[in-house]
Amino acid sequence: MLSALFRSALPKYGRVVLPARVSIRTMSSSDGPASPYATLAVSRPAESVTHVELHRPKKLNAMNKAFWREMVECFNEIADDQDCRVVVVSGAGKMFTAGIDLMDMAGDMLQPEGDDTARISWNVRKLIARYQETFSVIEKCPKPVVVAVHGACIGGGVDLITACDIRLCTQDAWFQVKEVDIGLAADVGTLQRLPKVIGSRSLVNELALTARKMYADEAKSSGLVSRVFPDKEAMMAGALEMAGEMAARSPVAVQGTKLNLLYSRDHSVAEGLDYMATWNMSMLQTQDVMKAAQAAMEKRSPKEALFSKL
Ligand SMILES: CCC/C=C/C=C/C(=O)SCCNC(=O)CCNC(=O)[C@H](O)C(C)(C)COP(=O)(O)OP(=O)(O)OC[C@H]1O[C@@H](n2cnc3c(N)ncnc32)[C@H](O)[C@@H]1OP(=O)(O)O
Repeated sequence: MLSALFRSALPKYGRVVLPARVSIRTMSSSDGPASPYATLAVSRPAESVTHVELHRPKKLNAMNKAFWREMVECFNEIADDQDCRVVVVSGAGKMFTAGIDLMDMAGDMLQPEGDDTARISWNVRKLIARYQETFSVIEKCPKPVVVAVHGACIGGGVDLITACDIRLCTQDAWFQVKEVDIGLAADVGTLQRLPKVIGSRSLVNELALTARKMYADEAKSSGLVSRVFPDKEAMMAGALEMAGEMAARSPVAVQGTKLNLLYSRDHSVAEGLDYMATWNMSMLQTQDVMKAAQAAMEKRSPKEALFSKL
């Protein structure tokens, strides 16, 4: 399969392949405006919830050049969108994603530009940093991101999901850190984030060094996903319900929680506590605390309080 893909990719080296615009498929009828992206379908399935769907189903949502750019544009917009409090990411069609587009990306990877080794290396470094940003934007986005995986999640797909905050999958899902199979050390997040997600270093090493597939049950028992659903329909309903729970709560509290959890992941407990105190010295002054406390005193759900946009 791989060699066939590369063979068919070879004549295309150096040519920019522009993907066709896709029609938009949405989770519900409460859509926002038409998606400006060729590889992503963006919709608003519920109040304050944005759905980002990887949308190249005929190519199994393989990640072409447009995708790597559009994810950055899309998540930067979401980060600034006051009408969005939670994001759900999923894949259209047969599977979540077949990973990097081996045909569209081969030129960039195998024929880098530059007059000498230093310049070629410089350009490759810049290129890799740019591709890393495609998934780092998910982590940098202050809104929680729930990812819902069905079928295969290969290579770049694992880089993507490890940058998300909550991972769900269907019973038929499988995950593969495939990079060693195509001669690469994974370079856009898996090797950095997967060890923070899965407790067992040995398991991470095994998956990354052998490229073996991991199926849904093991993904759950290892902590890669927190819930497994019987099928995609049930998973999307579960993802939306979870998103609704977060979207109904104070965005000051929810976004502060995401950012501090991430900070603490990468720092000592003492540093995390210090950062938290500095964070909350201003955020505790929000009107949201009073509103939520009042709801609690009146034995109402925190979801019944109305919080301003952030
Ligand atoms: C600096 C950036 C760093 C990023 C690194 C990322 C690395 C990776 O992602 S490594 C992983 C790369 N992916 C693969 O190796 C998977 C390749 N695909 C497959 O093995 C099979 O397609 C798969 C098992 C996923 C599904 O097989 P199935 O028989 O169900 O479908 P196919 O007929 O093979 O595919 C349907 C059409 O999709 C095209 N396609 C599938 N995968 C890719 C891909 N990765 N890149 C480009 N195109 C892909 C396939 O060619 C078919 O297209 P068509 O012939 O036009 O119908």
